[in-house]
Amino acid sequence: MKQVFIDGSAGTTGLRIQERLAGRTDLDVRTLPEALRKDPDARREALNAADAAILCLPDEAARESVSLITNPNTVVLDASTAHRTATGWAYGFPELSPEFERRVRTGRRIAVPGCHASGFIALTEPLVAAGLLPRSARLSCYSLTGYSGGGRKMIAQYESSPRSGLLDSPRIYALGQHHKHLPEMQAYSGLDSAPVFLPVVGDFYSGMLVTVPLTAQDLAPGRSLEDVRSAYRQAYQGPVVRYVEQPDEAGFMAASALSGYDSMQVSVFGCEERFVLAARYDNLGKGASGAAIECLNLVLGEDPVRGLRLAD
Ligand SMILES: NC(=O)C1=CN([C@@H]2O[C@H](COP(=O)(O)OP(=O)(O)OC[C@H]3O[C@@H](n4cnc5c(N)ncnc54)[C@H](OP(=O)(O)O)[C@@H]3O)[C@@H](O)[C@H]2O)C=CC1
Ligand SMILES: CC(=O)N[C@@H](CCC(=O)OP(=O)(O)O)C(=O)O
Repeated sequence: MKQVFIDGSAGTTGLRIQERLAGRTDLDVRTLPEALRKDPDARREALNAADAAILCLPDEAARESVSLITNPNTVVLDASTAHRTATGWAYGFPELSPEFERRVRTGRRIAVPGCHASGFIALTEPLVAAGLLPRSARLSCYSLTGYSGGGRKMIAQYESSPRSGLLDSPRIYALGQHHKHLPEMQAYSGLDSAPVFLPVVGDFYSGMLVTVPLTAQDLAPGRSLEDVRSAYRQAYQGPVVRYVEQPDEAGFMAASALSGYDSMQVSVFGCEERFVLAARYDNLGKGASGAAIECLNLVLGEDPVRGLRLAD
């Protein structure tokens, strides 16, 4: 039986991973008790005893965990941003190409992609790879997220009572254009530059809707909206990431529609001249914990969707 240690098991991502792994008879899932969960010696021991360690920690603590590992057989799956563009780390988005999947399956260090970046990369990488979108394209990205995306602190802020009335309305952030996801957005989309990125946090627990607006002029010469649709149709056939023709709710799209699921829907709206690429999922599903479990399954040679909760 494979031993899996969740470092940061008391946090938002860690708890969701524990929930998904509960009942897995092929795994011995280990966590540390409250009194020891931040103790470096206890973490060192647990990390080195594990066949796979899932890090659900802030970036600095994730770096520390990696530095504590001396066992060459411990596979690390890091849900933080710390190693997403680091040399020697696989980027855990297997749907992007067979090569991405191979690197996860055979990797010892896997950076699990998260949140906003996953949607932007899912939308742009296949278009750049197919030559539909020039590498030089200058894009914008708008991304709606539930407040659990900000972890325990933001959850406490939104769920406290009394709370500021300003939390009732959606809030844009990362206004300085230095969001921590920009390096991976550029690196894995294949674009020469990062997008103008506008994340928006709203008063709902979880869910994510990442959109990239495009005009016909943004595409490579001779390419059309139908080419975009057929690239997605080919790239995303499920079971986790699926191209969906009309996922909207009578002209509206709710960012929370896939809350609680590990799937991602990719779609395109608009007309030949102006259109919008859209990726909808759960920031805690394909945006974090679901992605980590998919990678863990691949590393262990299991069915990649084992234990995931997928939408129809
Ligand atoms: N929430 C989301 O939607 C997503 C999160 N992620 C990433 O996953 C990681 C975890 O995020 P999330 O679960 O939301 O964050 P949380 O703040 O909810 O959880 C982090 C956990 O790590 C613990 N922790 C902090 N420092 C240490 C340490 N030195 N040793 C051991 N444990 C420590 C925290 O304990 P305490 O609270 O007591 O400090 C907390 O329990 C982050 O890097 C985040 O960016 C990625 C994608 C999406
Ligand atoms: C609402 C909110 O604050 N969201 C966080 C999401 C961060 C996160 O979890 O990102 P990683 O995938 O890189 O770890 C943010 O935008 O910074």
